[in-house]
Amino acid sequence: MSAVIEVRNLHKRYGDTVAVDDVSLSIEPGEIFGILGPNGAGKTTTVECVAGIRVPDRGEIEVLGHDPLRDRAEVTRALGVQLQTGQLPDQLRVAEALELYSSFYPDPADWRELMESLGLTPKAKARYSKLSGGQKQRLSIALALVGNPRIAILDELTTGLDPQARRDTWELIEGVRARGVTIVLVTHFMEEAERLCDRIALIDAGRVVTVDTPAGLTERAGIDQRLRFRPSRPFDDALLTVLSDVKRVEHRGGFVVVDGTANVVAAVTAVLARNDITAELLRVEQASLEDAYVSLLRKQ
Ligand SMILES: Nc1ncnc2c1ncn2[C@@H]1O[C@H](COP(=O)(O)OP(=O)(O)OP(=O)(O)O)[C@@H](O)[C@H]1O
Repeated sequence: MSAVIEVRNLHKRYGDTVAVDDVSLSIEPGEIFGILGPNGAGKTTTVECVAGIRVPDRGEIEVLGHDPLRDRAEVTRALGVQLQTGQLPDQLRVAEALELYSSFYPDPADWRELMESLGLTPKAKARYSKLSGGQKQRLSIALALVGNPRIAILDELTTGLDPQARRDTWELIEGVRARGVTIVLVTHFMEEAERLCDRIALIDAGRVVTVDTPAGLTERAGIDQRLRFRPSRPFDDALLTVLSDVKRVEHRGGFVVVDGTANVVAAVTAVLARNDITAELLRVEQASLEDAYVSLLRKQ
């Protein structure tokens, strides 16, 4: 099936700042597509261009075959957007906001149900200005979904939410995906990306570093295994860094952390044994998406 969002060679600058410096993305129907990258990488600018909120300097964008600027009505109908800067009038109450937004769409979701699933029912009558940061965040998620969109763009979905609310929101998003909605998720939380995303675009300095599945990114980073232990005596890192199976050696609070290939455990323990060093509290870990993220950006 063809892509629901197609971005080709997108460029956007603000004055002297190049925010997006040639981004191309192809997002498939029904997937949760993550956008990860450091602060200022151009993630929000990219999704704002997709939503038709920003005007690109160059490049092409198609949302379900429509141009977000030229075909505003079609794109607005298909797209639910939760953006970082989403602000509502202070006096507006939670239920009023949801009812109002739902009236903008031909086939809206049940806003009361949405309010309930985001834990906002006790705050139905509260004014926007009186909500906590996390409650405002939940309302912005509800508003992004109230139009029953075919595509939802969620920028920093769970920033500011407590751990329970974060998990509840993930479940809600999985339910939305199960209905066939395509989701674009800008996030800084690796656990969130790992759990929710089918594919992830890693963006740095306005460019796409790579696009892959979470497992694929970990593989690309080439960190197959991580080994952590407390050495029985100090030793020179060179003992390990010369090994072809070792990619990196770090010291963390009395522990040595070694990243390497699938064979790293055998290689390291053999060298330590030859040098009469005992690896105390030895633990072998799989590399996480966070490790892959750091490693891939470092390679850049
Ligand atoms: N309205 C604006 N005016 C001027 N510069 C801007 C504006 N919006 C963003 N920028 C700059 O463009 C660059 C990209 O910003 P953007 O918000 O797209 O990054 P981001 O990847 O979403 O960052 P973060 O993770 O911090 O939210 C940054 O250097 C930012 O300072």
